[in-house]
Amino acid sequence: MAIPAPDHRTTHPPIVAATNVTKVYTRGSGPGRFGRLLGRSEPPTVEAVSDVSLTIQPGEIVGLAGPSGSGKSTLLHLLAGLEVPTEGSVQFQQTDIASYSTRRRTRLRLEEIGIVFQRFHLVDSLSARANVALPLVELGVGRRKRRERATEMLDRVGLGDRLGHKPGELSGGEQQRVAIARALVTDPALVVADEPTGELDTETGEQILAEFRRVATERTVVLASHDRETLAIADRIVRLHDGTIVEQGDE
Ligand SMILES: Nc1ncnc2c1ncn2[C@@H]1O[C@H](COP(=O)(O)OP(=O)(O)OP(=O)(O)O)[C@@H](O)[C@H]1O
Repeated sequence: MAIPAPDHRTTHPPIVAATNVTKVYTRGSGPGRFGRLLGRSEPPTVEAVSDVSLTIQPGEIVGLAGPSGSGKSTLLHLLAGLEVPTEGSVQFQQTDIASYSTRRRTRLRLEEIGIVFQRFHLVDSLSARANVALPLVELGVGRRKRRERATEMLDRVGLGDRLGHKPGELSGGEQQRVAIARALVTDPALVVADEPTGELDTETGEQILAEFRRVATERTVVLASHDRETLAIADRIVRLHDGTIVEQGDE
């Protein structure tokens, strides 16, 4: 009789889990003059994510899909501890992120979670190497070790010959690779990426996806995207609409 392969989704505790998570944003601090004229007393609110529950196991690549405004970035930010939920909870390695102080949450994010933002978020005045080393500065790692580690990471993404270039002297794909190197420099357990190929041409996008596949052999990856090719690298697609999960399954 064939022995079934172990299912990593059920045999390990989740790396990150959202339980009945809702995130409400308030636009502006009050109704304003026109709002008052219209008889509004409360500032307008947007429920960006509504009652979402999602469990992510170590080693998975999960794709967040859905139209613009469906809540992908917000959910990604909640899973990465960049935002706290209005209702519900997010547990990272089985601890509720909201129970942490802001300082501890920042440290957790720096040590365990690598984030690749939609528009890279690189510091224009710093070299590629200094950008990659930034999380290590925040963690208090010494200068020599930082330089070594940042150089090693840039080598890994094929930018060993661009260490001293500033973001403005790099192509979009190269900037994205610097952002990936920065997200990986602390050796995080979880990497989240928002539209990692959004601004890239097809060929560069393919190189970046190959990089993510490599990244995912050692860690968990959650990526939000509109792009079918990008989502194709995921083991599982979670589809959002108006802040709720409308479909979850294997791709
Ligand atoms: N900081 C914020 N303040 C107020 N509203 C916000 C904020 N961030 C997001 N929203 C609103 O929440 C909803 C979900 O936005 P979100 O960015 O999560 O969607 P998305 O699926 O990532 O969209 P896109 O694919 O266009 O990036 C939208 O209606 C958006 O306008």
